Amino acid sequence: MTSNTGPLVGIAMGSDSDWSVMEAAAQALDEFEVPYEVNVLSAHRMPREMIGYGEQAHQRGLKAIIAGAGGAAHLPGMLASVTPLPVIGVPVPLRYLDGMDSLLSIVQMPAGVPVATVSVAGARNAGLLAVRMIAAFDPELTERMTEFQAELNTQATEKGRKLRAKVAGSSSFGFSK
Ligand SMILES: Nc1c(C(=O)O)ncn1[C@@H]1O[C@H](COP(=O)(O)O)[C@@H](O)[C@H]1O
Repeated sequence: MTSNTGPLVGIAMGSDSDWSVMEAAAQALDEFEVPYEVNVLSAHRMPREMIGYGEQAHQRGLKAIIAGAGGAAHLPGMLASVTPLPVIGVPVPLRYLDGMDSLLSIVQMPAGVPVATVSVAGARNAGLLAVRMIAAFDPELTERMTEFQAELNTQATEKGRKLRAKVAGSSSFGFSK
């Protein structure tokens, strides 16, 4: 999709225990052949390394950062504070509080330091959003995203057709039986 062979998206997470959620972001990027890198970077446990990563990310050619963390999820916001790149935050649900702690830690950023927060465990959408960000400057990738959206439409239309057939054997469109 691009002549740049280095990673365009950095996927960062507070711990390797977040990978089961975060790998959906990597899968989305794989589907669009967008090169990425994966790192464990904790604002709490390795703050100096995290700051260094954030400060240098754009100089290394990254175009966006996806950052996932659970609990007191400060990683996405702290990365956003030191990088000029767009940061997409993924609230990772832990054993307690159903991810509400992660969500609220990530989403309520002070003005001036944006983090585009996806839903709890919404790593796939984070990956797709990163693809769209890069596609904004890549017509070929834009075309692939358009095809992907058309396929979603086809799938949803087919779901409706099957449901109508199951409920009433009707082929009419809409809510009527
Ligand atoms: N929220 C953060 C940060 C941070 O925001 O800097 N660093 C680690 N963590 C989170 O701690 C949880 C438990 O981590 P462990 O499984 O390593 O104990 C993970 O969900 C991680 O994202």
